[in-house]
Amino acid sequence: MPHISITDVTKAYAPRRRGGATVVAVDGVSLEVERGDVFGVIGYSGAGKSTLVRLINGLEPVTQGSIQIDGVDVTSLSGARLREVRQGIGMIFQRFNLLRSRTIRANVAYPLEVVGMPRDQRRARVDELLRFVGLEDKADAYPEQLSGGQQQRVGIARALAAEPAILLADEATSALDPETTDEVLDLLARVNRELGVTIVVITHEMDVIARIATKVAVMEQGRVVESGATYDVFTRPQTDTARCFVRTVVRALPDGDALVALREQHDGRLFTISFTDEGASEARVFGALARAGVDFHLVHGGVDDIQGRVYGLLTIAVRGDDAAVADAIASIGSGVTITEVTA
Ligand SMILES: Nc1ncnc2c1ncn2[C@@H]1O[C@H](COP(=O)(O)OP(=O)(O)OP(=O)(O)O)[C@@H](O)[C@H]1O
Repeated sequence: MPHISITDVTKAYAPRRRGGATVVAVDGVSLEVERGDVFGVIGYSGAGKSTLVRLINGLEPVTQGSIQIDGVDVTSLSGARLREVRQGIGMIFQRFNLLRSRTIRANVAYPLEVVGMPRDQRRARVDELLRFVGLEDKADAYPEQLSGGQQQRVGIARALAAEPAILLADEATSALDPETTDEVLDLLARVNRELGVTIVVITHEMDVIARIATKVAVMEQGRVVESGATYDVFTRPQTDTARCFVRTVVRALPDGDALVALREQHDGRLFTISFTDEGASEARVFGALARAGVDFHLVHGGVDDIQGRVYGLLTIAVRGDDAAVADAIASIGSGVTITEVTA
């Protein structure tokens, strides 16, 4: 059974003023998140990501469709039953949302106070959480004395206080610089690996997906336009939106000015070679070209690491007889896609 099952969910907001248009923030979305997944949802601003999060944790009712958590339809729950389900879902935010007037310890303790955990037990649990996120020495500090990355680690400790099985991270690293982003993503990966927490990561940054998410859904105008294993979406994006996001991380395809410059610098034909770890490597491509007596050199691109797996996108300039080039390409075999750059 999926951990989170979203079936044909729509969320429409009534017009803000009379005569205004209804906003369909989430439009017929279906997704399945398995237990232990780190599931990424990516989209531009306004795509409906935050709304989807609010629907998953029951902060807002759906207009249509159903959301099941562990097989329980949460869209039909209210009162104590809904609160119980929500306790099993932790949440972290872009702006951390810590209470400024409380110490770090008191921030992490807050959700435990709310559920009435006795003081001694609370203290032990908070110590354990602060150790887990590596901030035991900051227990008595106040949020403003901490860096952004440290504050988000406090946010994670607080979100884990009630031992949730699910953690929702809404743009959790968007306010952080690249180095602290890494620190927070590493911590989230540990939360998933060591505590077995299912994580849903909402982001507009594809490198966050590449680093942490095992699966990804691409949202656009309230709809999921593409979803699958992160590696597959990176190596074989099917929609323009996914391709645009992929390009922000895999900057290996020359376009625009870069392509004009390449054409000026190299006579001969340009080919793009893409290869995954499921097939041949660049060495086989280069070997085949050399054996066919084709003169070639690498002019653009590189090899990326997506979820610890190799993905290469290389552009080569080739000079030689068309038949020899065709023969060389034909001899390379599967696992490599070679496309002539014609633009
Ligand atoms: N409470 C609301 N009332 C009316 N419209 C809303 C409400 N909440 C969201 N919307 C609209 O729904 C659409 C999706 O918004 P949402 O915040 O879910 O997108 P998002 O992908 O999370 O983008 P961002 O990262 O900018 O928040 C937007 O057009 C937004 O204006």
